Amino acid sequence: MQRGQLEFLWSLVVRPWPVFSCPNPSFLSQVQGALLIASSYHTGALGLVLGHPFDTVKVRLQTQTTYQGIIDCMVKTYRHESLLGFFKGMSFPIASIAVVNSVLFGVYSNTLLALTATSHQERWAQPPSYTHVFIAGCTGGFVQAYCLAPFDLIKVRLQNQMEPRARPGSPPPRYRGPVHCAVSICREDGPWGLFRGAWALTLRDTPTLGIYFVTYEWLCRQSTPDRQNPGAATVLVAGGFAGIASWAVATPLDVIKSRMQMGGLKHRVYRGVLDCMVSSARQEGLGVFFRGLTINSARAFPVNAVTFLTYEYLLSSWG
Ligand SMILES: CN(C)C(=N)NCCC[C@H](N)C(=O)O
Repeated sequence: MQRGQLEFLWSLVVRPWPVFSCPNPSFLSQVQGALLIASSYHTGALGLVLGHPFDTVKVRLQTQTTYQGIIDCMVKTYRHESLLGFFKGMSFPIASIAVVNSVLFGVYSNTLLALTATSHQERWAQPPSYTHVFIAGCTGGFVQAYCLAPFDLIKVRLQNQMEPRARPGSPPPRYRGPVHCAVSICREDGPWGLFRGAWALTLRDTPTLGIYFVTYEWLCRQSTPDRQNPGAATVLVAGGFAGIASWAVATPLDVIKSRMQMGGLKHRVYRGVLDCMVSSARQEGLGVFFRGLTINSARAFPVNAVTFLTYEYLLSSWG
């Protein structure tokens, strides 16, 4: 790999957000940035670890019809698989969170920069229009969906494995781990199999990420005196509510996405997104589209409060 390519990859992961706005940072700010990303990565990863058990319950409720509700799913999972059952499929999301967030916030920031020609420092003094924020958010969501798709597919497949771990005599699970899961999907369906459900994921994330950034901007502007930077408390609250608003809108397509991911390419359960929507609603009623809404919303506040605080902190540190 050539030096230029290495530098580009480094810039994506280590200083992802203002990639184009700060072409020649000093050595000190590089180190500072690496430390900031490391700490934001750890807060993001910590949020993921704490939120993963709720995510597992949500995925199971969305894809299986055997549970009567959140508590029933939690009790059955604990009885059958112990606490470990809640943490199935966690390693790939942890490994990919830095890249996925970098792509989302990087594409968002740079699209906004291209649309408004306003630098990050001037963003609060010369606020962009909500239309520009929405377009930039949708673009970030669209690009992010394709980076997230394979990791999310593997997570969902592993979360739905009900076998208790390492119990002698019990049948082995279909997938032995994330890498085995990826290899098996490639073998069964070809490399495109890794993008099963990607279209539903794109439909989920494109408009909802627009809503996510618009809600955040609107709440920050409402609670900050004209043209001033929002304080940390404002950023935390606005980020948390932006997460709740976007997940509330995203939940119906989140259900469809999870269901599509559980069907293989060769042995299709659904013919497409529309078919999945229609047959799910016919068999289980309209309530099916709201499965996981409570868990999605509860999880969204802390995760996205921290995400936006880190984002704003990074932008102001890079200058
Ligand atoms: C509604 N959607 C898809 C989002 N708001 N996505 C962006 C935030 C993702 C964050 N890591 C989380 O898990 O909430």
